Amino acid sequence: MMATVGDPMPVDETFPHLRKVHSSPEIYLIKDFLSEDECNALKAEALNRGLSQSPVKYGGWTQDVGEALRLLSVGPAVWIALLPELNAHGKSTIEIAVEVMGTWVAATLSFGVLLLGWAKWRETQLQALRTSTSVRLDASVSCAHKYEMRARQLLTLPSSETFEGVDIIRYERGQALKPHFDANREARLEDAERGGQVLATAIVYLNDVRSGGRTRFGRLGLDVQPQRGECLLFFPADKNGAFDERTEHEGMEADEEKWLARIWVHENAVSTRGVTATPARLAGA
Ligand SMILES: O=C(O)CCC(=O)C(=O)O
Ligand SMILES: [Fe+2]
Repeated sequence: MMATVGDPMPVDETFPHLRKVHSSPEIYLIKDFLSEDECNALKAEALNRGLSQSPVKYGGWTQDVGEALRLLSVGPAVWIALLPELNAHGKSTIEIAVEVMGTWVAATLSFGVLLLGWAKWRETQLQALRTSTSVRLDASVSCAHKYEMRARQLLTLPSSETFEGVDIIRYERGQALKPHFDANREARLEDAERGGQVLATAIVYLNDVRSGGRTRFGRLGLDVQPQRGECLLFFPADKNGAFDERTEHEGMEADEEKWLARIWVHENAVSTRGVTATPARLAGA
């Protein structure tokens, strides 16, 4: 059952060119959020640093571990229940206990190995769903700093400590990002080092794209055609971190080159801010 999703984090309703394009969940477009020069500077900086395959990570593994542990914990309970029966077959309780523990430890280890293999396999599968290249810019880069400052004003935030760095993403013809969620149901546990849940996503398109490459919110029937300098703002979770599955979205296959600059805003300060590129969590994609 879907948890109740409340209000998103606040937005400055008076921000110039702010336009609400969807209510419940709220989605905004802000024209001319960055100037042509600012867009070009971000692109140039990304090219200068070099882009590499956009990373992905399998989100939701803690649910798998939880389920595995639940199953494994049933093992000894069953054996204990069978003790009187086994005793009747002439084995001492000690002998049975040693046998049971041996089997259980072996089963646990094999399960652990299987689980790791499963998570790795999921990641390989997910990589095929995201074929763009990207690079993270930290706020010491002046064009990234300007973008962060404007995002702070838009979201009425006193500092940028809850922002991951600015990710510049480039799609070449034929590249895409399949339907996914930017939030993670298990964010508190799995994403603790990156500030927990993603409460807001800001995307600024760095070039005009005439055909293909739209950002699509499939469950909402909303498509956004990239326009240089325009910002798309949406809320993958509510202000308390409750996952909002209505915000599932995708980057449609590009017919021509598409560039964007993305900021993920978290519920807490990001300790790895600007240091490492955080892979997208693509569970449930
Ligand atoms: O490419 C797009 O239009 C969307 C990008 C996106 O959803 C992401 O980077 O998480
Ligand atoms: Fe996304």
